[in-house]
Amino acid sequence: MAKRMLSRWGQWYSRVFAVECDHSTDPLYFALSKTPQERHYDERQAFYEKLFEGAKCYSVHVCTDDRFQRALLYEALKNNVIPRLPTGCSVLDAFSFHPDVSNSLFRGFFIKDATNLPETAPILGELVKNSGMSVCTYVREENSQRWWQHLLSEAEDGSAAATEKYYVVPSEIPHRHPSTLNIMGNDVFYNFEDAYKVMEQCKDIIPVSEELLKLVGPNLTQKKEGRFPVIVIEGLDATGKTTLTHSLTTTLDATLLRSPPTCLSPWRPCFDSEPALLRRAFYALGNYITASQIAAASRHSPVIVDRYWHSTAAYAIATATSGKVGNLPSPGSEVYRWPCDLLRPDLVLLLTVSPEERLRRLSVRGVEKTREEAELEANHLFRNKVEQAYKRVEDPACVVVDANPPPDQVLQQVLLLIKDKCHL
Ligand SMILES: Nc1ncnc2c1ncn2[C@@H]1O[C@H](COP(=O)(O)OP(=O)(O)OP(=O)(O)O)[C@@H](O)[C@H]1O
Ligand SMILES: Nc1ccn([C@H]2C[C@H](O)[C@@H](COP(=O)(O)O)O2)c(=O)n1
Repeated sequence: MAKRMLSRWGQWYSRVFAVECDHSTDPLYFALSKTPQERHYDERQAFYEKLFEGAKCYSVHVCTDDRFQRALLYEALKNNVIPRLPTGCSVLDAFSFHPDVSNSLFRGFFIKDATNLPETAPILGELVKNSGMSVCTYVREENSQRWWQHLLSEAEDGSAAATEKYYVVPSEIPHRHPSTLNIMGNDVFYNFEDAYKVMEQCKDIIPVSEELLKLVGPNLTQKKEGRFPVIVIEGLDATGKTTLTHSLTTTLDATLLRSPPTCLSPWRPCFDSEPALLRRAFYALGNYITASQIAAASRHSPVIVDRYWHSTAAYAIATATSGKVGNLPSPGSEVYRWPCDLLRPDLVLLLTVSPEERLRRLSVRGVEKTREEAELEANHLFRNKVEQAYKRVEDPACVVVDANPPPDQVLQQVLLLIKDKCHL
């Protein structure tokens, strides 16, 4: 059995685990050891108390190297299994990973059952039948202050049994927050082909992906052809993008485009309710369609674009990163790079407004919101993360514009910037 585990998930015991207790502090990190550790006794006891005391504890992680299966299994775990747990259970986000190693993250949950209800173990025990999930229980060693992680497997009679056990030992905070380890290729795609591959895998579960694939074709990449400048307007919702892009289009006698392009509008609600991998692939492909429209339009007039790559990257990176703004990948990280085959604009302007002004504008407007926009309104932390991520995207980086003043003043400010940077 031990052999099977090793081939399934790499060396399980060399992984580090993190449990996110609340979103303003660092997670609790622990490693596994085959031998008891006698050092740092006091530190260990304090750690065990925080993590295990007063509850029967379990963890479940989605452990498969196939990103598509991983996305579907995680969504199924979150939406179909976790809600069935008894109400006495508290469920925390959990990660299993190799410290600072890209693409080593398995996401999951840490479950604390304060009342040790009989329903919890069978609901979680069922999951051992799924080869893409790992289920663990946490048990205090008899007559000692140490704790074990028991890794469960399916026994011959179909029940869940502990086949491997390791001592739990506190571990150091890694350099990179574990939630950011899989961003490249799972939340953000850096070339057309990668996003296209995900859409191809979706065909069986989302029939409209087939139509989308026909629309984009297998090699939709485009270089800028025209001599006219391409100016992208970015920003959180209600920062004034629509207002500004319309007035700029009129003033500069430009062509107005948007990402995702209007031809994708009918499919957007469908992808907005899918797991992040599929949703992000949809928006990534949308940028390539917009790029081909930009390439054609920039031969005849200046082009103004309402959202483009910066939005796709910033929302994806901010959503993937859990906890504090400080958990975002550091400035200069490869996650902020521009895709190698996506048409680059001449200028990207990021509209920023104060939280109070943005909320005032949202309440005046009162239109339907996507899931993420609703989250933005409720969640200042998330909004800050999106804005920080916008500012870190490189080559081209965005120029920040104070969009608090009235529309005509914002327009004048932006026209000066365009004159300066694009010689228009
Ligand atoms: N500079 C401004 N001063 C005051 N109100 C503004 C300004 N710009 C836009 N508004 C108003 O704020 C609201 C949101 O503006 P707008 O629709 O242009 O934002 P947006 O960034 O395109 O939003 P979304 O991305 O959600 O579509 C509208 O009611 C608009 O009239
Ligand atoms: N190029 C784009 C445009 C939009 N998105 C995502 C990010 C948000 O979830 C949402 C906001 O768009 P809006 O409703 O303001 O049109 O769409 C993206 O990922 N990439």
